Amino acid sequence: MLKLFEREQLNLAKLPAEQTAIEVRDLNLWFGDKHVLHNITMRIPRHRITALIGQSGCGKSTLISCFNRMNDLIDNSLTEGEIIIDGRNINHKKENLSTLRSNVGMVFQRPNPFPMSIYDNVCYGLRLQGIKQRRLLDDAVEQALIKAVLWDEVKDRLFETATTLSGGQQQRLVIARALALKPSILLLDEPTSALDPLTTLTIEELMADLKKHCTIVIVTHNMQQAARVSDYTAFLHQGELVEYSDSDTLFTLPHKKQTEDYITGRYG
Ligand SMILES: Nc1ncnc2c1ncn2[C@@H]1O[C@H](COP(=O)(O)OP(=O)(O)OP(=O)(O)O)[C@@H](O)[C@H]1O
Repeated sequence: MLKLFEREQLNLAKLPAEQTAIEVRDLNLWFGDKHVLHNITMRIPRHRITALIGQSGCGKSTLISCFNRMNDLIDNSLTEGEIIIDGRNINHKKENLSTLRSNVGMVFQRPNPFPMSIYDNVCYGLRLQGIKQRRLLDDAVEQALIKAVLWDEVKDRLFETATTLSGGQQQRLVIARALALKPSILLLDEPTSALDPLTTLTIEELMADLKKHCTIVIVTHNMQQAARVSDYTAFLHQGELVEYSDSDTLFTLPHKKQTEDYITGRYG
């Protein structure tokens, strides 16, 4: 029922600025001579989950990494076009990248806790921001772990090393580490592909809950997962945005043949 309501309300092409978390305008990206993203234009709605799907190598990870300028870390990358977040073009050369990356958190395929305690992992970014008061850090750690649905499992072992946690707990810890910075956008690049099915379900339930706090963009190879968790889905093929709509439509009544071929497993 809620999805029908959303579909009626949110016209992705004409999404008003106040409902848009990320507006991508004519985005092109090259790695050396290789033109990887072609004229991507899209609006990603606020407080929703948007999935990026497509064949291996089509540019999903590259696109999601544009949203917090992670591709800047790759020597030969060149980006053209605009990405508007909070009214600013984050591709501007004067963008403050550490502020951007606090506001647009990122979680990768393999959980990557730092080799330190659970507590220190969660408040790592806050300490980098200069926050030292124990009471503030304690509160932030507790709130972030509650949001990541990990608090009950770790509240009695906050000072144990994070690497003693299970894979699913580590992934929720990494999500808590991003949440501690109160991001408005959370990027998840195949966050469950290294996890077993039950743990995957825990993370999917968590995503649905996190929409209350932030906008989520997820890259996934798993179409069942995209259909289950995402409100909107973008299908990419060879660096082009082929189709982008609410997930119910994309997975049941795709408009483009290429999309239909992909979701029915005819290629990829
Ligand atoms: N650092 C790099 N240097 C050169 N080419 C790269 C680099 N990173 C990615 N590419 C190329 O860019 C294209 C898009 O890669 P990307 O990782 O974004 O695809 P993807 O859709 O996320 O793939 P997968 O599903 O396999 O993770 C691929 O052809 C890839 O080989």
